Amino acid sequence: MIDYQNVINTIHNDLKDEVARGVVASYIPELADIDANNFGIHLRLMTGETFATGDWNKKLSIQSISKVLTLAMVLPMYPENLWQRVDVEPSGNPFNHLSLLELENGIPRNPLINAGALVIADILVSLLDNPKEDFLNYVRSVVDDPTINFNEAVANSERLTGYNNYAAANLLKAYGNLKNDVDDVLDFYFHQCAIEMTCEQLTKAFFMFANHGNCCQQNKLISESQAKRINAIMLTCGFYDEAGEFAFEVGLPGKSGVGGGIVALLPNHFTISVWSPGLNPQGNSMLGMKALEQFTSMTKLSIF
Ligand SMILES: NC(=O)CC[C@H](N)C(=O)O
Repeated sequence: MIDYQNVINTIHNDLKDEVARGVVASYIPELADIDANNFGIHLRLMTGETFATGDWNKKLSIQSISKVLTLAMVLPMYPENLWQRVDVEPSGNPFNHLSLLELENGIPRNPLINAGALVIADILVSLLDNPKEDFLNYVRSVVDDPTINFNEAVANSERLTGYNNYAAANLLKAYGNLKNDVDDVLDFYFHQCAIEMTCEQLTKAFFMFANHGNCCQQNKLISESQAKRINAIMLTCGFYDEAGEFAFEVGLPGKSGVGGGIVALLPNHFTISVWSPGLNPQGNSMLGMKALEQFTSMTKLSIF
C-alpha cells in the first residue's frame, strides 16, 4: 500500500525551499504579482480518496489548462470538420509560435497550442448560444462547483497585451480557419484562460479523463474513445516544446498553464495537480515538473 500523504508531504518538503523555481509569467501583467512561493499539490484517486499539501486550496489562473476543457466540451457536439481544421501532431515549438501556422496554411498543429485553441474557441463561439457563460457553466458542472469564475482583471490584462494571440487569430482568419469575428473569438479565449481554480478543483475537472469519460458525479461527459484521444493529445502536445521532456521525466498525460498549474493523470488510477507559479523557459511550472517527476518515481505509477 502506498502512503500517498507521506509521498506528497515528502515531495513538498523537499522542494518548498528550492531557490531555482523559475520566473512568474509577466507578459500578462495581471499575473506578474503572484507570489512565487505558492506551492500546492492535490491528489485524487479513482476511489474518491484525496490527499493534499501546501497551497492546494488557493485559486490560480488556469490559463492553457482550459484548452483541454474546451476540447472536452466541443468533442461530444461532433463538429463535422473539427480534425480538418486542427491537427493532432506535436508542434515542437513554443505555445505561441506563429511561423508553422503560415507554413501549414492556417491549420494549427494541435488543439493545445494557442492557434489550435483559438480554432476550438471559434467552433464553440459558433455552437453555443452564450459562449462565455455556457463554457463557464460547463466547467462548473464538471467540477460540481458553482463558485468557479473568471478573473475579469486577468482577461482584460490579456486583452490589452495579447498581441501574439491577435496575430494568430488574424492569421487563422486570413486562411479562412476562423469563422467568427476575431474579437469575439479572442474575448472567449481570454476568458477561458482567465478561469480560476484551486488544485482541488483541477483534480476534479480532469477526473473524466482518468475515468473513461465519467466525471466525479459519474455522469458520462465524453465517450471512452474521446477520453482516450484527449489523453493522447495531452501526452504528445500538453507541454509544447517540452512534451517529450515531460513524457521522459514524468510519464503521464497532462497539461500546463502559464499560471503555474499542471494537471496530470493516470487512467484508472488518479488525477494530480501541482501549482508553483515560477515557469521554466518553455512556460511550464519548474517545481511542478520536478514534483511530478518525483511522484511517479516514488510511486512507480506512470503510463510506462
Ligand atoms: N501557455 C499558456 O498558458 C498560455 C495561455 C495564455 N492565455 C496565452 O494565450 O498566451
